[in-house]
Amino acid sequence: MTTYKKEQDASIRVGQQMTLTIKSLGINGEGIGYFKRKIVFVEGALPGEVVHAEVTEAREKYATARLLRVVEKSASRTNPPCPVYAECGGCSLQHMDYAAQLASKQEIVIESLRKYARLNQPPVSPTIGMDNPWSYRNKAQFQVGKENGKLIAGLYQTGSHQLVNLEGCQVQHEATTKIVQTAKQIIEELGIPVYDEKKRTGVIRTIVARVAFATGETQLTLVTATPEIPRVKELILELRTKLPELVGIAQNVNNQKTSLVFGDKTISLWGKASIAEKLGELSFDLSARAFFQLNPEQTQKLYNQVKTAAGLTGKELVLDLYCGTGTIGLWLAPYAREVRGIELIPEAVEDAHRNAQRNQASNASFHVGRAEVLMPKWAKQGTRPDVVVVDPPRTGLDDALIRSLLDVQPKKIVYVSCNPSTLAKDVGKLMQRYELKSVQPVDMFPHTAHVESVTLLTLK
Ligand SMILES: C[S@@+](CC[C@H](N)C(=O)[O-])C[C@H]1O[C@@H](n2cnc3c(N)ncnc32)[C@H](O)[C@@H]1O
Repeated sequence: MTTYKKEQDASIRVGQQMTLTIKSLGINGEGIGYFKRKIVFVEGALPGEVVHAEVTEAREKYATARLLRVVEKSASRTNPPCPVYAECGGCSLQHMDYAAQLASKQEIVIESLRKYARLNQPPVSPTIGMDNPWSYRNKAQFQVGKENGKLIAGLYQTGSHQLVNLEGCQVQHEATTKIVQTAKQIIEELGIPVYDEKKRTGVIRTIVARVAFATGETQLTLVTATPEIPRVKELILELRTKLPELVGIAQNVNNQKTSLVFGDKTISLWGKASIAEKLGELSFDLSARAFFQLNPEQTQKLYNQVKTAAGLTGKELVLDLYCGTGTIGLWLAPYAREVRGIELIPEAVEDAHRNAQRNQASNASFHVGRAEVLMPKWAKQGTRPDVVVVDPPRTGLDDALIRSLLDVQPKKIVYVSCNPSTLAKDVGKLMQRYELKSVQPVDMFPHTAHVESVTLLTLK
């Protein structure tokens, strides 16, 4: 009894060193241990390890600690292949072997459902991974800056504005790396000024390279702070000579003080304004700013899981809520009577219309609006969907939408989630009328802590 009280009262202070046993992986990829009942997050520590760590932040409910030394090493610990892994904020799990990453992602989903949906044994399948979990990203979006007078391009360190120069990146498709490195070199050689965030001077802000996996077409977009680029003709000529694989070069102007990459205005500097991409049977034209899933191989697996969960016979009305550019709806359209998508961003809906036309999906329509407003409105007008697919942002479903789903009662809800915590909370609420049938995690971003999953709920 005395020991218990002592432990409850114990506080943790910044600078304190401690030895911890790591129990699991947190939602951001950190190891989770407990010190006198308080949860301690240790970046770089793996489940099963005993580590020595120093507290860097002490809050009422949790603490964070810096890994000082691994005392007992996990069998899953591996050498990260990336030379700047420790500094770069792109990946957070390269120190864990891939099979263990997949198992941990499944475990994170199970734990979330246990905690928030109060399910003892949630039906979560093993995570669907990649045979080759490298070179999977079709787009590189690298900020440009200066370091010791030299032009650098890369990603920011986690939680800071310190740019890490990336000469290569193992998760990027090689074509995007070549474009970024070559563009970087040409910009430097031509002396085109780099944008300085603090002084708000200079020109080049971001280099964006994208490759269409199905056709091999590539696109370069230079985001600039000014409408003019000095020596632009030489720039285009050099880019075309050194990167003959490019089908288009675009400029996007962003003169705002913002963390958003793109501004409103995009100009074609040379070649085609878009690249042709395919996903399964579907074709897409991707303009410089058009949204497209970053890992095409896993996207197909994800969408096939949605299709399997929806179990369509050709007679159903399917709602695709939070539809983005309509890709899930279009994936399902050949197997449904009708598909209707709802999306907040008008440009995405325009893309969805174009995508529907391009793929002759005459039974698919897309609508601008808030899912939690439009779905109840349609329900009042008599719309009765058979299957509702939801793919919300990390914040999960709006309460008004959950109420509407419980009221309209589609036979099936297929929930595509990128956040196991909000998924589990929403599932908990939907279980008033729905039964949780299956949860299938799909690894969309190997070596990062992201966990995507497809959940099937059926009406009780
Ligand atoms: C995870 S993305 C969905 C992507 C899409 N389903 C796909 O597979 O490409 C979430 C989308 O929800 C949209 N969104 C956010 N809040 C919304 C709301 N209240 N109603 C409708 N769409 C919303 C965002 O603009 C974003 O496009």
